[in-house]
Formats: sequence, structure tokens, C-alpha cells
Amino acid sequence: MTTPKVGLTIGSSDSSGAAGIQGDIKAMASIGCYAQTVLVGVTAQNTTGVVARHTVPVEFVLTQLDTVLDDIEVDAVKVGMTWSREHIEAIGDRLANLGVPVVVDPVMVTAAGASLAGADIGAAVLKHLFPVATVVTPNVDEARLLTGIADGTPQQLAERLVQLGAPAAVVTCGGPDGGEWFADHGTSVAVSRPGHRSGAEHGAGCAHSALIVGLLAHGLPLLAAVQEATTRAAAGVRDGLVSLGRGVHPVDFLKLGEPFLFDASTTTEKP
Ligand SMILES: Nc1ncnc2c1ncn2[C@@H]1O[C@H](COP(=O)(O)OP(=O)(O)OP(=O)(O)O)[C@@H](O)[C@H]1O
Ligand SMILES: Cc1ncc(CO)c(N)n1
Repeated sequence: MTTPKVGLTIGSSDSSGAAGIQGDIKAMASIGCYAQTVLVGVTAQNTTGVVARHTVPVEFVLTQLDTVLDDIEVDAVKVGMTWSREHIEAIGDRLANLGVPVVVDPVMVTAAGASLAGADIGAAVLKHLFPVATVVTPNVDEARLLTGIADGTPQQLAERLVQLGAPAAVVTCGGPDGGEWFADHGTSVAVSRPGHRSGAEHGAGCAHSALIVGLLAHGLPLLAAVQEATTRAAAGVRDGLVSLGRGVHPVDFLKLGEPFLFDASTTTEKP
């Protein structure tokens, strides 16, 4: 047996199973990456939206973080939905000098359009998470909140995020006709991918950043990881589970939309 690559995702539970921590675990597993998790919050959420949320106290978030870091070594880290200034500051402090890539997906607006964080979160993300990030991956709405450029294009926003202190930024603009943009200190390029009209985009953004984490854990250079994650996230939308949910259907990376053929003769060891 070989030791798998290990990702750590710090974020929140999506009870629908599509996005958040649950989505991250599945996206990382789809590329051979074991996922450890630190829960910052819990949402009552389905494919039509977020109904309620509950926050894990900062101290207990840090206890989870210290406990996992004390045991299984991580190859890359994702920071997803982080709720409050206090959580963001504490997490940023703990991630400084960790020595592995950190992908910051500052989740504030979901694919279903629900707002998940107050505006004051933006300043805390810039101050405490940008300095520890390898790359930040906001969607276009989140990037507009972070930069204050209300009508910015993905290119303008990605370049501005780098000026604001991120070493690199990918601004996602989901949807069949959207397009992503990557910028760092030497590069500013469009990231191409096909568009799909499946309506199965719930979890696409979380998967996108979790896939970047997994691909960085496997050793891909950043821009190659971003390109590959973007293509794979699009495939997850194409293959999404359109028969599940009344709202924005779940993405899928595990071929759960294909028939499961149970073969008793090959499955388990006989006693
Ligand atoms: N309709 C689509 N067709 C193809 N790819 C898509 C589509 N929608 C999203 N994607 C893929 O998913 C990635 C993330 O998209 P998006 O910008 O919608 O994330 P997000 O708004 O952060 O989503 P979430 O709320 O699920 O976190 C895109 O970079 C793209 O690769
Ligand atoms: C918990 C959670 N994290 C992230 C997202 C991304 O939109 C979501 N919908 N829910």
C-alpha cells in the first residue's frame, strides 16, 4: 500500500451533501486524495438554499486543527466557509508557517445565490487569510465584495486581488457561459473550460478549490492545478445528479449517476 496524499479542509457542513466539507471530501477522493476536516460551522441547507446556520466556537475549531495537524501530515490545505472575523483571525494565525500550499476559497455567496457571510468578513479575509494563501479562489460576487469593484470583470478582479496581497487569484464565474481568470505577479490569463446546462452546479465552487488542493498535494504546479481543477469541476457539473433536489442540483465526481452493479461474488471476503 502507498501512502495517499492528504488534504485538509477547514470549512462548514452542507447538510445537502453537495458543497462544503462534504463536497470537499468527495472532490478530493475523486483524485486520490485523503481528506481530513475541521468544521467551523454547520448549515441547515438543501439544494434550494440555506435555512439556518450554527457556528462552532473558535476554541473548538482550533482544537480540531491542532489535533489533526498533530497526527496525519497534510500536503495541502483548503479554507472554505469561515463565518466570523474571530474565526478567520484564529485560523490565519494557525496556518502561518505551516509550510504547505493553502487554497483560500472565501465563501460568501452560494451557487443558489444565498449570502453566507456579512460584509465585515471581507476585510478579515484580506488581513488574515491572504498572507497565508498560496492562491485565493472567490467567485465573481465574492471577488467584487473583497475588492470593492462593483462591476469588475474576472480579469480586473483577479489582478486586483493580487495587488491586495494574494500571491495568486482565480476568479470563478460559473454557469454555462461563464469563464475563469487566473492572475499572479507574472501572469494574467483566462482559464478555459466547456460550459454545461445541466443545472447541477451546487458544490461546483467548493469542488473547484478542493480539487486545486488535491492537485497541489500531488505536486502539480499552481497554474496547471488550476486549469485541471477547472476542467474537472466543469465535468462534475456535466455529470451532476439532476434527479436529486428541487433547486440547484448536486455536482458529482464519483459516477454516482451511473447504475451501481452489485456483484456479490467479487465484493467481500468470505468468512
Ligand atoms: N455551468 C457550468 N458549466 C461548466 N462548468 C461550470 C459550470 N458552473 C460552474 N462550473 C465549474 O465550477 C467552477 C466553480 O464555479 P462557480 O463560480 O459557480 O463557483 P461558486 O459560485 O463558488 O459555487 P459554489 O456556490 O458551489 O461554491 C467553475 O470554475 C467551473 O469550472
Ligand atoms: C457549507 C457550505 N460551504 C460552501 C458552500 C458553497 O456555496 C455552501 N453552499 N455551503
